[in-house]
Amino acid sequence: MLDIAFIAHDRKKDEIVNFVIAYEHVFQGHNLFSTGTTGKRIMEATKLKIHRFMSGPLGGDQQIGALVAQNEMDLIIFLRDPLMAQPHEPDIIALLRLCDVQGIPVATNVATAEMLVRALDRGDFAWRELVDKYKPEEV
Ligand SMILES: O=C(CO)COP(=O)(O)O
Repeated sequence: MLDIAFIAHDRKKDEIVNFVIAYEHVFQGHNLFSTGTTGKRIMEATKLKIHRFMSGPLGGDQQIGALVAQNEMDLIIFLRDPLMAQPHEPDIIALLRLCDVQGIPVATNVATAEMLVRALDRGDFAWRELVDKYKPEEV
């Protein structure tokens, strides 16, 4: 069971909802997280239970980033709007930077998200289960 986060900017909300509907059978059985409004939209459209953090502009990206920093997030699907300035741009950049620090798979468009969810379905994320299992003790 992996920890997976969904995030989408406003003009990408319909896209992420349709994407999650299409792959609901793959996502069920995992621990699902999201920023506030994205999770609300997905839960209204599917049977999935999602732990919702705050809305992105209020700190939701940072809350998910905190889990990434602790290597406690396995996959992030973050459909960004590349054509609209976001007031919380620094939070978004920080989240993506932390994904690179920890080597966490993150999709920022639906084409990459498709590849990752198919890999998830095939079992290609088994290495993340090992990360969870053999996490070093805190020092
Ligand atoms: O702004 C976001 C990510 O940067 C998304 O936040 P919401 O899901 O609350 O709309």
